[in-house]
Amino acid sequence: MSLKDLANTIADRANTDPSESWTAKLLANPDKAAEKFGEEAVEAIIEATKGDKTRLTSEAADVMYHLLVMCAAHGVTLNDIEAELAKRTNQSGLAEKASR
Ligand SMILES: N=c1c2ncn([C@@H]3O[C@H](COP(=O)(O)OP(=O)(O)OP(=O)(O)O)[C@@H](O)[C@H]3O)c2ncn1[C@@H]1O[C@H](COP(=O)(O)O)[C@@H](O)[C@H]1O
Repeated sequence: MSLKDLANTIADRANTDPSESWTAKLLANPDKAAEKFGEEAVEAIIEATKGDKTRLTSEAADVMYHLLVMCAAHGVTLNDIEAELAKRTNQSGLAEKASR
């Protein structure tokens, strides 16, 4: 599934009963969405340090899903994130850090 399709599914769940959807449950509780994102990020870090590619892939998917849900809970869309990334296209990370 593409991130675009996932983001669209997440947006659709805003109109779903929280008892029928994990996404709807998190969208109704932005602090819980943030907490879950943090948990999944830590789980991904642990798998990265262990060097297990399969487990890291699974945790990375959890992280991306929960990041999009957390952002959606605050009205930030995948389009917003892509626009921010686009602004950075012509600037290297090292050059940006040096300019601060
Ligand atoms: N990609 C996901 C996705 N990734 C993870 N999760 C759920 O996130 C929850 C994570 O909670 P837990 O902490 O209990 O899970 P965990 O981290 O594996 O728990 P531990 O094993 O670490 O204790 C689980 O219920 C997972 O099923 C997801 N739930 C939904 N989606 C996508 O969202 C769509 C809509 O889902 P619903 O909103 O549930 O209809 C789905 O079709 C998927 O495309």
